[in-house]
Amino acid sequence: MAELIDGKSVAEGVVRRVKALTIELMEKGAQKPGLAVVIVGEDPASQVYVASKSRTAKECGFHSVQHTLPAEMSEQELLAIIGELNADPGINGILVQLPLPGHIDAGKVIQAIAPQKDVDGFHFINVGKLGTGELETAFVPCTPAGSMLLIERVRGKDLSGLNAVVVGRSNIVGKPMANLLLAANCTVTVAHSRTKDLAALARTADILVAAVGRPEMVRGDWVKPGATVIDVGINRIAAPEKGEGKTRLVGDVAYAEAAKTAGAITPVPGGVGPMTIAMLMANTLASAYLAAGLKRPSF
Ligand SMILES: NC(=O)C1=CN([C@@H]2O[C@H](COP(=O)(O)OP(=O)(O)OC[C@H]3O[C@@H](n4cnc5c(N)ncnc54)[C@H](OP(=O)(O)O)[C@@H]3O)[C@@H](O)[C@H]2O)C=CC1
Ligand SMILES: Nc1nc(=O)c2c([nH]1)NC[C@@H]1CN(c3ccc(C(=O)N[C@@H](CCC(=O)O)C(=O)O)cc3)C=[N+]21
Repeated sequence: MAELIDGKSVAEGVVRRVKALTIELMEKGAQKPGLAVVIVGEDPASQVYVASKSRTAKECGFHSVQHTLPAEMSEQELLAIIGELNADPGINGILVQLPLPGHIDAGKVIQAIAPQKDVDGFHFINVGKLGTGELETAFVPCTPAGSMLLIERVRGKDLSGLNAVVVGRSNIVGKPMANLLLAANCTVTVAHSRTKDLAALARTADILVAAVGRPEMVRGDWVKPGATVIDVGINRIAAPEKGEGKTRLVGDVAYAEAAKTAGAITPVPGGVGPMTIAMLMANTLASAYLAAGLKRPSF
């Protein structure tokens, strides 16, 4: 039976460390780290995530600002707010919750965030730094960064000789995840919707990361015995057993089957999700340390 990788408790440990380092930073005379979270529209899932980001920021002792904007907000108005946050010395991190309403060009909005405040790590500058291994000053996207921390807990920091398969190639998860695994000396294969015989490929993986968005697509017989399985997927499915119209969260991996073969596996919920929130705090803290001319803390 696989070891359960308890993302929730690892995330709590990261938040505790952020809290302590925030106090240390202020004792050095620097200002309180500031995080601004911007949400446009009323998407319910986004509201849940934004609420937990703002709540955790306060728990870390940050100056936490939330801009809750109407869906009809124009692209120009949003860009103006980002400009103000870029210029605000009290703000070290800016996150604009995705997805944005269709009439707003998300790419343009993301690139308008000052790279040194881009705690999502989506700006070209930060993507380029990650791609070229300039990790000292890069902001790494929170979900891959959090997933790497969980992998390190199981396998250590040097993954030399291990085969990694990342299923999914999105800009916010799959591609940065592959870059981080490569930087840790894995042999990395990135799979996607055009990949032939995905199951056979998945079975070669010592480290298997699923970031697809298809509930329980990865079956138990796709998992190499002893593999480390990181399930990034968050899918809400019908849960009739809980009553009429009820739903529950499942990942991209069929957990019960996969846990029989895997060496270690993350649950959904309680795995990668909480790590995403925790790493957002770590990125904001890093930004505040860099702004104070100090070396960023490691996690
Ligand atoms: N826990 C967390 O903090 C986070 C979780 N997520 C979750 O992770 C999942 C992925 O999100 P995101 O990265 O934004 O995904 P995207 O929807 O942007 O991309 C999905 C990827 O999966 C690939 N894919 C789709 N179908 C298949 C298939 N049948 N076989 C193989 N590959 C396939 C796509 O291939 P192609 O490129 O060819 O289209 C694409 O690369 C979602 O469930 C999302 O909710 C996302 C962000 C944070
Ligand atoms: N600019 C931007 N940055 C993001 O990082 C970003 C985003 N937009 N848009 C959406 C995705 C998704 N995301 C999650 C954050 C926390 C959980 C999380 O805490 N999940 C809990 C469950 C929470 C629940 O109960 O729904 C868990 O998996 O245990 C999940 C997903 C960040 N995202």
